[in-house]
Amino acid sequence: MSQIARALTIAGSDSGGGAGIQADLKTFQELGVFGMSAITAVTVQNTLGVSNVYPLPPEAAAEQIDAVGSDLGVDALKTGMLFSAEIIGAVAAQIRAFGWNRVVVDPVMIAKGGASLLQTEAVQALRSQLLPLAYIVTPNLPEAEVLSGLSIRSMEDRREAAKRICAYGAQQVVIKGGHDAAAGEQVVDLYYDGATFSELVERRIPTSQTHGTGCTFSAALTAELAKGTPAFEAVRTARAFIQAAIEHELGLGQGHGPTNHFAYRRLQGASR
Ligand SMILES: Nc1ncnc2c1ncn2[C@@H]1O[C@H](COP(=O)(O)OP(=O)(O)O)[C@@H](O)[C@H]1O
Ligand SMILES: Cc1ncc(COP(=O)(O)O)c(N)n1
Repeated sequence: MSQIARALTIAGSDSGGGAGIQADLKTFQELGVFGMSAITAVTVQNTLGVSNVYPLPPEAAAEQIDAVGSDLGVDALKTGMLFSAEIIGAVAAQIRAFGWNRVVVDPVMIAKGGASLLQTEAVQALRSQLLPLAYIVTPNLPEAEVLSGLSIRSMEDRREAAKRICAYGAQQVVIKGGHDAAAGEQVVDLYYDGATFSELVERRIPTSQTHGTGCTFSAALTAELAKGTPAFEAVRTARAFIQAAIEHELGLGQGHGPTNHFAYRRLQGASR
């Protein structure tokens, strides 16, 4: 029997189930991958926002990663909310110790409602300790500005930001375009593999039900990498997964509702 692909998420818990660890595990499951988790922080959260954050001690993250890495094994992993420089240091040390290289870094900084999920003083640790370990890093536009130190107004700026982020050691980058209000009816994600740029253009879905889009996208990417899918093909599958999840919104909650993690697989099934 061939072994099932295994993916690990190192991230924060979202009690509302739309982002964080919960979104990641749902996405892994939908893509047929065995999901595991190391929780860095517990957020008290629903579609209206984050009302509290309880970070766990850095050793808790390190021990969870060690427990799964030394027993079950990990084919690919993603990082999401890491909260502090100390947690980033502990996570980076484990990734290095295990020698994992299919590493997706989603540099989560601020929740859609404005709550901070990464302390300001931790940005430098993210840049210097985690980017060099990243196979693919997936910032949204504000995160790309913080990581690159550039103000991004045009696609040319975005390309320059991608180059700078790779100069910090990330092998590939996807700068996501969800926050680009000027893009009109389209949403454009920019992929850079260290040499060549590709633009992934999709229809912008007019909705406020986008809680957890970034988490879901990076989890789908991680699931595909765990299966051994080549990087750009994995990015395209992740893009299709999140497009379906946004398009078939569930209408839950009173604020920024979660995306529909079931949609992609149901559509795949229907087209067979
Ligand atoms: N309204 C939308 N319609 C279609 N795709 C979207 C929309 N908003 C975000 N996306 C896609 O969802 C993914 C996450 O994007 P983004 O919202 O920029 O990141 P984050 O959730 O990290 O802030 C990207 O692939 C982006 O293109
Ligand atoms: C625990 C946790 N992690 C990440 C996010 C970011 O969510 P988004 O994917 O919408 O940027 C979140 N709101 N909560």
